[in-house]
Amino acid sequence: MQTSPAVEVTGLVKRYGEKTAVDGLDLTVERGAVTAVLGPNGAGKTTTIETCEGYRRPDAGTVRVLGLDPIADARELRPRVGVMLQSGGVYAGARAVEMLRHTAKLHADPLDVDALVERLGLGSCGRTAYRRLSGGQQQRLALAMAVVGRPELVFLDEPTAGLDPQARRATWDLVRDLKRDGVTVIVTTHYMDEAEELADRVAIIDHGRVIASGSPAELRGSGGESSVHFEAPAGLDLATLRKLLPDGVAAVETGPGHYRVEARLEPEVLSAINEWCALAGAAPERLTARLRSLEDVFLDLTGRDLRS
Ligand SMILES: Nc1ncnc2c1ncn2[C@@H]1O[C@H](COP(=O)(O)OP(=O)(O)OP(=O)(O)O)[C@@H](O)[C@H]1O
Repeated sequence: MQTSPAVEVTGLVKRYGEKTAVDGLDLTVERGAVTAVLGPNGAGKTTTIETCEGYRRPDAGTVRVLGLDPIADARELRPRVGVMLQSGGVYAGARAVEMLRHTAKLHADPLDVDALVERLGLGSCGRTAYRRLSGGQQQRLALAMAVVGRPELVFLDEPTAGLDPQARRATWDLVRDLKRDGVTVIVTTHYMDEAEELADRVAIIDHGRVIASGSPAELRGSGGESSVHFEAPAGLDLATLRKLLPDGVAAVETGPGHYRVEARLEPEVLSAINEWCALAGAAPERLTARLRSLEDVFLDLTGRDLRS
């Protein structure tokens, strides 16, 4: 049993009426690692995670969590899996720290509640009702509830959305400690820096399927591939720039007047950019060389259009 993956999803399909939210998704999450699930709004991340948590029944496909079925084996899984929902999933009238103490008592070997309260900055919220906590406090409490039972596997759905930088760092530290203790962590996030910081593995979901997966370094491409970014008048002719650049070097306008050339900043690249801008009577501004980031990979794979 211990050798089965933490999560194994095969051919998962989930529909809401006419809408297919998850469309034949395959995902394997190994034990003991932090896996970040990334994807644009509406890609199907939350639906996938909630199916793994046993909150949603698949329309097709199979889901195994710690080798078990999240719905049929829910009773066995509950003490072994920690869940932090986007919506909190906490009774609104309950007092914050009392609720955490109560949850801790339901587990055989819980974390020290006072230490957890201290480290997540929840000390001032002791007797405050959940609904009166700030959004960030509610989130930190939900995180504490997810981990207090020392689970083997933790699902965190956008754990740092809207948090201030201090709380964000505290959350990251906690995730690192969980990993150090051998806990498997699956985290959805819209923050690419968070994925870069925390994740051993990344799965990018779009239109209900995993479209890329690997370590952040694998996804960025080997060899520290870099790109050159600069600003110039909007709408210049990219075909001309591509002719001036060394063969096969791609160039795109990432936003009006913002250009990216997929190459290292070498003399022939710089002179091509200068010559191209000069043809338009301009000079490149704010020109910088950047290592390709996970965000570049994400945008290349999922496109730059806003999702409805
Ligand atoms: N309960 C529901 N009823 C109907 N449609 C739903 C429901 N939940 C999600 N959807 C739809 O299913 C699709 C996938 O939603 P899901 O919440 O899984 O995406 P997500 O990747 O988590 O998005 P976000 O990043 O915005 O949280 C979306 O089009 C969404 O509108």
